[in-house]
This record gives sequence, C-alpha cells and structure tokens, in this order.
Amino acid sequence: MMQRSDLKSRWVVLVLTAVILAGSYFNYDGPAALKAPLQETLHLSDTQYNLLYSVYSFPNIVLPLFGGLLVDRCGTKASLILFVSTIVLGQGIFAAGVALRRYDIALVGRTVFGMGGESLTVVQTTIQAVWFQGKEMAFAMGLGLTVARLGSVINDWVMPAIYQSGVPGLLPPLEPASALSFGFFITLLSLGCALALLLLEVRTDRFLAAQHKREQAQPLLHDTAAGAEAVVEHMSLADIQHFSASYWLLTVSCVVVYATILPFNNVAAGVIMGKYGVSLEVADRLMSIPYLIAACINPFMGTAVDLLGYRAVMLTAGAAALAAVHLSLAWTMVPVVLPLVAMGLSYSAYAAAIWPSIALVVDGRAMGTAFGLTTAVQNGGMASMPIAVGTLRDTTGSYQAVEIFFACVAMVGVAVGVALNVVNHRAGGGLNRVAKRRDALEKKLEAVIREDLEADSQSR
Ligand SMILES: C[C@H](NC(=O)[C@@H](N)CCCCN)C(=O)O
Repeated sequence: MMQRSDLKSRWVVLVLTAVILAGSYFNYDGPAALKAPLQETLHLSDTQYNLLYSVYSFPNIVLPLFGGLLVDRCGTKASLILFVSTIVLGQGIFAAGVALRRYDIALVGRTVFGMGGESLTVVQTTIQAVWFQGKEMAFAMGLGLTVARLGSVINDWVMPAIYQSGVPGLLPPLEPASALSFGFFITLLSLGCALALLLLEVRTDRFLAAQHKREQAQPLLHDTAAGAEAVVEHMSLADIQHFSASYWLLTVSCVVVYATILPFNNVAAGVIMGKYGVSLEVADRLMSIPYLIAACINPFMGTAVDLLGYRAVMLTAGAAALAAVHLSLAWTMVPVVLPLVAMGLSYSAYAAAIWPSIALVVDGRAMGTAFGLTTAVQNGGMASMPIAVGTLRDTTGSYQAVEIFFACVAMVGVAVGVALNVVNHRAGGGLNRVAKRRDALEKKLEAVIREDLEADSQSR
C-alpha cells in the first residue's frame, strides 16, 4: 500500500517544515541579538531581560508533555496551523510591547510565542517522522535542525543591522521594535509555508485515497496524525513508570547541559561586549559562531554517532568541553573565537548524541511520551536558568560569576555522564555501541528466545 514516505514530495515537506522551524528559532533568539538596545529602551535589568526567555519556557514545562497527545487528537494539519499562528501572534504582541515601551506586554508576547514555539517542534518532528518513515528519517531530522539553527545565525547577523539602519520608508532606525517587526514578517513566512504544507497534505490525502481505492485497500487514514501512529504512538503517561535509569540520567543530562548552551546564547552578546569591549554588531556576529558551527556540522556529527556509537562517552565529553569553555570565559583572556568554536563543536556533538540516545533507551511505543517528557523537563531548566543568570549578573555586576556558574552546571553534566556510562555499561552498553550492531544483537537475542519458546510449546 502506497504511503507518504514513497512520494518524492517528502523533500518538499522537509524544506517547508525546516523553514517553518527556522522562523521560530530566528525569533526565539531575537532578544539575544538585541540585548543592549532592549535593555536601554525598556530600562531593563539583566534579571528582567532574562525573564523574556524564562516566560518562553514556563508554559513548556507542561505543554510538550501533552503536545503529542494534542497532535494525535487534532491531527498534524490543525495543530501545525494552530502552533504557527500562535508564534505569529506572540511575536506580534512582543514587537508591539517593545514599540509601546510596555515590558508587561512584551512578556505576554514572549509567553504566547513560547506556547507555540516548543509544541511546533513536536508537530514538526511528527510530520517528518510520517513522511520519512522507513526512509532517510535521521538524515532528514539532522538537516531540519541544521536549517533551524541557521535561523538563529541569520538572526544574529540581520537583527543588529536592521536595528542600526531600519528599513527605509517602513521601519525607523535605532528602534528595537523595528528589528522585532522584521521578525514578525519572518513568522508570516513560516505561516505561509505552513499553509503551503497544509495544501500539500490535503492533495496527498486525495491522491492516496484514490490510490487506495484502486488497490481496494483499507480505508485511508484521513490525517497524517493518524498515519503517525506507527511511529509516534499515542502518549500514555502511565508509560513513564517503566522508563529506565538510563532514560532518567539522559533527561537530567539534557537539562543541565542544554542549560549551559541556550541560556549562554541569551547573554553571549553581553559577555563578549563586557569582556572584550566590542560593538553590538561585532558581538552579535561573534555570538553566532557556536550555532553556525553546529548548523554546518550537525549532519556529519549525526553520521559519526551512527557509525561509531560512543553516545554516552560523547555526552560526557561534550559536558566536560563545555565546562572548560565556560571556565576559560570566566578566567582567561584567550581570543574569544576559541571558546566559541569549542562551544559549537561540543554543542553539535552533544545534540547529535542526546536525542538518538533517548530513542534507544525507550520502548518504541513510548517514544512520543519520552521526547515530550524530556523536552518538558528541559524547559524547566530553560525557565529557571535565565532567572539565576540575570540575578547573578545584577548582584555581582559582572559576567564572571555567571560563567563560573555555567561551568559548575556543566560539571554536574559531567557527573551525570559518568553515572550514565556506569549504568549503561551494567545494562549491556547499548548506548556506546553502533546502532546497527546493537540491532543485530537484539535480533539475535529475539531469535534465540523465539526458538526457545517454540521448542517449549512443541515439547508440551
Ligand atoms: C534540538 C534542540 N532543541 C531543543 O532543545 C528545544 N527543546 C529547544 C529549542 C529552543 C529554540 N526554539 C536544539 O535546538 O538543539
């Protein structure tokens, strides 16, 4: 029976989903590229500035856990339009709040934006899973993340330029709301791509329905969400109790290690400007280095993980490298490019290992629940970390204490990584093995058990 993954149009779907997410990542990092102008215009302390990131994550301490359920219930088409519309609305409110010099409205905008932003990644992953099921799924997802991260990089380059010069006849210069309004147009581009995807999905439904009628096959599953059931099965909260120690260690690792990457990016311009005395534009270009490197090497890192294994080792080494990066930013005056390049390499290695590791340690049936739970817990870290960072910066007056704090959190990541290696070794070392070899061993084991069972039933 013909499926979506048999159609060439899956590549169009990949481009559309990647551009949709790039629009979201572009605007997630909007405040980071405009840190100084935003603080100046709205008279914000570091704590208040960082709260713009915490409020993005607050709703997501719960939402991603139910994101899969919502996608299952409402379908990918409806939830895609819902979540993209939510980020359009959120970015519009945020830009309006900044234009009106109303910090409270800006916070509401970031909260609404967050309510769409993280759930959008859930529905995007589901759509990619449905269209690439049994085909190039890992490659497609890696490429999707690369394009999304390019959204962050382009943001770092474009936002300060628009802030400086505005858009003649449209947006005034030296006004942060101008750059944020440009971000609003980018969300409209995401909405345009989402509508194009909706049309493509509807046409594909019709095409497959006609095809299935011809084949006298089962009735068509009328929504991609239903089609997704084979891959991203119904979320069941009861599954959580069966998750292994490795899963929980991976989740803790995800929280602490990501807490030293994304919240660092939120204040990176401030760290670089304060320490090296460069302009906002130069600081913004420099801060794009980690994400630019990650965007370029993500698919290769993913391939390396697939070919070599060593996931748990890579997670631990990535955390250790991040601790070294933050310590060097706290205590040394090495050229800033070096720690930023090292951060990009460690981030990419870490991201390439963490998400497939989660897929390896949970039962396929509980995959949606597992990813939803990890993302929800991760957002707990993303919500609290900016508050801690802002408070530290405001009370000490410099970023040195913040950098030492980041390094300590990364060291917790190293400790969790060591524990993960021990637990994983005792459980057979699956995370450090090559997936194909692991699959082969599991298949062998299954065959032996099946033979035993058959011999058992024959002897009775
Ligand atoms: C793949 C991973 N994504 C996440 O960790 C998201 N939960 C948070 C992304 C925040 C920007 N929208 C990543 O970006 O490495």
